[in-house]
Amino acid sequence: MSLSVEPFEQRGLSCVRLRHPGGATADVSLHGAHVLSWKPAPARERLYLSPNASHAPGSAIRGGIPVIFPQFAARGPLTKHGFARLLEWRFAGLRDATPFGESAVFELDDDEHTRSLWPHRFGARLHVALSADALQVGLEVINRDESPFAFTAALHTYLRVAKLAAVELCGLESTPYEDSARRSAPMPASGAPVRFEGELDRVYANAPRALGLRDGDATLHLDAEGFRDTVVWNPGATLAASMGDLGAGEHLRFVCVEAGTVVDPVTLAPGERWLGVQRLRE
Ligand SMILES: O=P(O)(O)OC[C@H]1O[C@H](O)[C@H](O)[C@@H](O)[C@@H]1O
Repeated sequence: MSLSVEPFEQRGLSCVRLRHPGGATADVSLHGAHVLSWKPAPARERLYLSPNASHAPGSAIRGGIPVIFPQFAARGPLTKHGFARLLEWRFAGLRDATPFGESAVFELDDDEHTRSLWPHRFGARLHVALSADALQVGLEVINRDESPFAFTAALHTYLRVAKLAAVELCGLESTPYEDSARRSAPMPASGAPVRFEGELDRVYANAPRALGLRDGDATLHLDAEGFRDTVVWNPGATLAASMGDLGAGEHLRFVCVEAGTVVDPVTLAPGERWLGVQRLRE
């Protein structure tokens, strides 16, 4: 095993810090199995965490990598983005037998509370693997019920940017999208990298897996497996200023590039498993 794990507390949240011998770290809160920080090198934070994020029990943390399950946004009867990001997960330790090799594993199983919201028996596992220059996060869902169930899910990744006006997301040039900021209007492929010039909220169905986020001279490489869709979000100035857990000007510091299965739900038969992975690499 090359990773080490240290428990710590951050603003009342129980967290674990994964440390790679090369110096990279990733911090994960048990609240939501939420990755709060990824630093490929000690002074290089790649995720955005709002300074105004709520850390209260039962609320969602603004920033990092929220785990969205079993419902994306308002695409169903549950609370927006489902309950996984609002609940306490268990840290099951480091494991070597997962699809990634060595990773930290976090677990959420159905209980009376989840069944009162969503009447299914399930296991959800978040696998977090760290190498010298990459972070891999995998969401695994297991159907423990006697009948099939369907869900939508995403890793709602907030990527820190240095200069929003210079940011371009490459790889989605040829993919049509739904414009969620304009009542889900269907839009043709734009033919150009995505630029962030105001509120932007798009769902790219069956999107290419490999994307590049250019921020001035630096490029972050993203890719995904299992997740079919990509969601791209930035609230823009007006919406950011109106959000209590964000605030004026905070939209300039991140873009969300989310690996999701949001358009067509995944259906799992009893005993079946599904895995969706997002990889971020410098
Ligand atoms: O405010 P939240 O519930 O965390 O949602 C934040 C955002 O998530 C996704 O990116 C959706 O596409 C947006 O419509 C939503 O506003």
